[in-house]
Amino acid sequence: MSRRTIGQLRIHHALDAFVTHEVLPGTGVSADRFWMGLSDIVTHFTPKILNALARRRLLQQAVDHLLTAPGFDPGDVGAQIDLLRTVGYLEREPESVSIATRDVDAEIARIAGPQLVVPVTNARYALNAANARWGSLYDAFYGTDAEPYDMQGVPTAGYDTQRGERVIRRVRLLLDEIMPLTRGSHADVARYRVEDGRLTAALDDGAPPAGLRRPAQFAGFQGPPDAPRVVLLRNHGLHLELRFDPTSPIGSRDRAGISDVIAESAISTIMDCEDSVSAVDVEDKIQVYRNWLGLMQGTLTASFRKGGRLLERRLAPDRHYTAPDGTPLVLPGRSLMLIRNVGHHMFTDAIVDTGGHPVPEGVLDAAVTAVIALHDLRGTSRTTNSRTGSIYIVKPKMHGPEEVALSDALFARVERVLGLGPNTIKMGIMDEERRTSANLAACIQAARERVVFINTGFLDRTGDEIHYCMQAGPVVRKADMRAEPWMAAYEQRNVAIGLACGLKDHAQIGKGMWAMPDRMADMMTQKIAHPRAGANTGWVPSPTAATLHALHFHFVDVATVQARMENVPPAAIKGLMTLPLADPAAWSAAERRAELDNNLQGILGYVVRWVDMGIGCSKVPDLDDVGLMEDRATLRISSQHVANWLHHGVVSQDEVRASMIRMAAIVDGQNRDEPGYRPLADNAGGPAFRAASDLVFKGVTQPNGYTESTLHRWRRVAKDGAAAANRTVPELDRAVP
Ligand SMILES: CC(=O)SCCNC(=O)CCNC(=O)[C@H](O)C(C)(C)COP(=O)(O)OP(=O)(O)OC[C@H]1O[C@@H](n2cnc3c(N)ncnc32)[C@H](O)[C@@H]1OP(=O)(O)O
Ligand SMILES: O=CC(=O)O
Ligand SMILES: [Mg+2]
Repeated sequence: MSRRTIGQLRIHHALDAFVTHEVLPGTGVSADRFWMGLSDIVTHFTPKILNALARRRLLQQAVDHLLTAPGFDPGDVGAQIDLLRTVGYLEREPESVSIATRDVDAEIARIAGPQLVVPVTNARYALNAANARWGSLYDAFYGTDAEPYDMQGVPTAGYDTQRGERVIRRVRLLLDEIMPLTRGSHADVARYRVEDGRLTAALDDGAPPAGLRRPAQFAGFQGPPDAPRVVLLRNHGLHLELRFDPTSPIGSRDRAGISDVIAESAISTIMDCEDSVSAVDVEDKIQVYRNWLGLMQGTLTASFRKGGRLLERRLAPDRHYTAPDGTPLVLPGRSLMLIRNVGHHMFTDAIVDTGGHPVPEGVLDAAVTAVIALHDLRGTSRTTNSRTGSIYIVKPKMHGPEEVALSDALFARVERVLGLGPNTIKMGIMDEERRTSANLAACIQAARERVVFINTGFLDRTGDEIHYCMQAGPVVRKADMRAEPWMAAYEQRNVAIGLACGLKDHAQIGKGMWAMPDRMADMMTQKIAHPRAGANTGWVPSPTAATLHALHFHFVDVATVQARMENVPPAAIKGLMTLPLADPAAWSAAERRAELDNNLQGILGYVVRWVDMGIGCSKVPDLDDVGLMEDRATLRISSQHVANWLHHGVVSQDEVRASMIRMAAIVDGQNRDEPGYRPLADNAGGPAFRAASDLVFKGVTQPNGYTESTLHRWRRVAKDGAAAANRTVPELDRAVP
């Protein structure tokens, strides 16, 4: 593999060519400056990152030691807390923290609404996500179980008029709840018009037209005032469009001529380079960066066939209206984009140092994703992302304040190399490792001038919880984890600490992913808990979920909830530290088998697509045929769970093997129609099956229960052939001191 040496770096020629010829032109940063700067940064940060990883291991060793000490009582949370303070796992809480992040876009600071996440490697999905700022409420209800299906189930071909009418009525009644009229219902309006800067709604009753009960909810319109094409409404900072088209199939049947109701939906979107992608080598990394480049230059397109038609997708333009006072009004057509980099524990051989060691991948991500975002900041892009001149990087899997400080220092160095002002690069802190939630205020303090969100990534957090208490005993069943005391304390503390640190009106307090993309009715009833708990954003897996979740932010005024909660103290650390252990005698043999089957089916279903096909996020049907969003974080939970039960003899190695064989057959059946799929049952010695085996049989010794090194190793075997099996994977190449 040919490499160019620049400073202390030996850069793969493909990456060199991509950055030098595709990324840098137009940024004002020369190739020399970029690569020499990166060389300095890598040299400076590599030992620090290795030290941080070593510290993680030492702390886990201290924890393991405590949990296996004779006479250790898992219920004695006090003893645990004392030990954790002694070894520095629990740090002293700062007196008071007040964030000072500046130049934050309204989508983060002020507008409460859904946050969509998407694997950036998939251009078609990434464009869809960016454009998911606006979504059809009619489609969202019609196409999902949010509107209950009748006896026939999911509508197939053609338009089901009765279902359509139910959806239209439902949406109009929703409008009555959030944007009520002075009298009557939006379902009965015959004509909307704009008169003297006010919206009027004529009902077919001969009486003078109604208006909006809160006239300020009228935000603008398109078309002539007496026959608008679009009426724009606003509630809690979120917009809704009534679209009129009496010539369309829906509009022609509608008394008021409304053809659709469009909701402002994914206010922000995380373009993900991390847990939802499979990016194991230089080729994959370039694909990640190239799509981000296309998004930041406004040039990304994707062509694909759908419904027998060839479609081309590109970024949506901004939306233009006339405000009630007659002045022009422009609203963003796209979601505000953030980019999630990889964590500190990843290394990549896209660049090696002079000793031939892969460099920290998070350092490369920070430098490349930030320099790419310069196309947005310099105004040379066809579209605008940040209107305040900021770059938003989400940093996952940081363990405690030292690691947040490390990222803060890294971003500062990148800013200097790129000639950016201090704190141009903002930081989203994933609150998804135990040491971060236990020291959250100190973590926020460590990035107080750049933090733009704290988000409860409960999936990774659950994986870390299981790994933390691996030696203490068997953990509760996976589905019972949500009801454990640590989880309640974690969620409550995240909001309370966030508010105490001044995130209100400046940054996001976010809630985690809805991981059942097809269960929208359940999401509608459950995820409203997020804004009610004081979160101003919550993660969704798809544009449709964003459109539906947006309704929750219409129903709940998060600003009021947060104001009410501002003095609510965080739950005691004791709750957070309560281990999720169970007495295995309580489980029948059938329950143990069901738990094992469930975990292994999820693992195999996800891993086979990751390793054999390079797909980093999949909808994997569970044993009840409910499609679950699986990514590396859900894999971390399932694999750690099996490893924990194996370690404590709740299940035996033979039982695990037998379950894997049974589940492989089920997964093969589920993927029967997938082009290029290699059945696991015929290929138990193949890389996918072996990856799944390593994840569970070697899970106890995986640092923090992470799955990356196993997945990367076997994906490279699948890509490059058997020779790669004996090659160490980049991440493991580094000797941790
Ligand atoms: C713990 C964590 O870290 S969570 C964060 C990581 N997870 C994620 O990012 C989840 C993102 N979501 C996804 O990747 C997908 O929704 C999956 C894999 C769960 C399901 O994908 P599929 O099985 O293809 O979904 P499905 O067939 O129902 O829908 C596909 C359509 O929805 C769109 N879609 C689905 N998910 C997304 C998304 N996240 N963003 C944008 N569009 C999406 C696709 O573009 C496609 O529409 P199109 O045909 O017009 O292009
Ligand atoms: O990244 C999100 C999580 O839940 O983990
Ligand atoms: Mg995560």
